[in-house]
Amino acid sequence: MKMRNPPVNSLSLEFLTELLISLEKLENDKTFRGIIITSDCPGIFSAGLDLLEMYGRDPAHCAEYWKAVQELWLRVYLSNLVVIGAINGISPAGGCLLSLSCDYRVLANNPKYAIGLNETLLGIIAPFWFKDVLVNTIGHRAAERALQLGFLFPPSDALQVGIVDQVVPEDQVQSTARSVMAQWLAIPDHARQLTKNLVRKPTADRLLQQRDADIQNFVRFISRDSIQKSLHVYLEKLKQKKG
Ligand SMILES: CCCCCCCCCCCC/C=C/CC(=O)SCCNC(=O)CCNC(=O)[C@H](O)C(C)(C)COP(=O)(O)OP(=O)(O)OC[C@H]1O[C@@H](n2cnc3c(N)ncnc32)[C@H](O)[C@@H]1OP(=O)(O)O
Repeated sequence: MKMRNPPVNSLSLEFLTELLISLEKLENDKTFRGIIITSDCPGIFSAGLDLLEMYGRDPAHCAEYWKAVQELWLRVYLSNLVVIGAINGISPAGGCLLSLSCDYRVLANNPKYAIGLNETLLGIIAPFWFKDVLVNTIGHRAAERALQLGFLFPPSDALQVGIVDQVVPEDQVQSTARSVMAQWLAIPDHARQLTKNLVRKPTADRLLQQRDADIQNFVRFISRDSIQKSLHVYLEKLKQKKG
């Protein structure tokens, strides 16, 4: 599955909806047992959630957007398919969450391809379920530091902390992902799926038990003047970077 939402594969409402529909089709087609998620945007896996879906929008739009973000996460995280991330570019925040929700992550060895939950650098916070997935992956102490400081790990550090499973030369990302897929597909589906569910369900359940409250919290938080100002400053910085 090659994500293509130029220029930066930001997860807009429209793009999230497209991803959801594609995933649903693949899940329902019993000839598919696994997917490799990668990017068609050179150097960028995904720039994360689309800031323009959260900046200057009314509460109803923010609520609709957040529901779609939750939906995509639950679908990827709990997918019955084997999901491998072939991470061929930078993947901050929501892009990192998408990667963390795969069963296995292969990252291209390019110092520009940093990965992490950098929300605090934007003056926002990672929701509890982003945090939970990171803690599950790299452990409590490493997650505590990474989240507060908004770390974006370059490949060598990413491998060391365990936020990715493998770092390979850029031209070997896809072939490595395919080899890993073959290894995972050698396991009987029912045993692998039940085991995945056993490990992941408690984390997903924490959100499932309070989805509406999570949406309301998001809308309240993102609508604050101070948060809207932070987003404005960040978006301006992105513009200025271009010169
Ligand atoms: C007590 C209270 C409890 C409350 C609990 C509730 C908790 C809820 C909190 C809220 C949580 C919200 C979670 C958010 C997670 C996210 O994913 S936020 C997004 C984080 N993403 C980033 O920081 C990446 C930003 N982008 C970049 O760093 C760069 O663009 C890039 C490195 C990805 C690519 O660089 P380059 O190739 O040089 O392209 P650019 O010129 O920078 O960008 C091109 C174009 O795209 C626009 N853009 C980039 N990223 C985004 C984005 N994420 N969303 C929207 N748009 C984006 C950029 O502005 C450029 O636009 P223009 O061409 O200038 O119009």
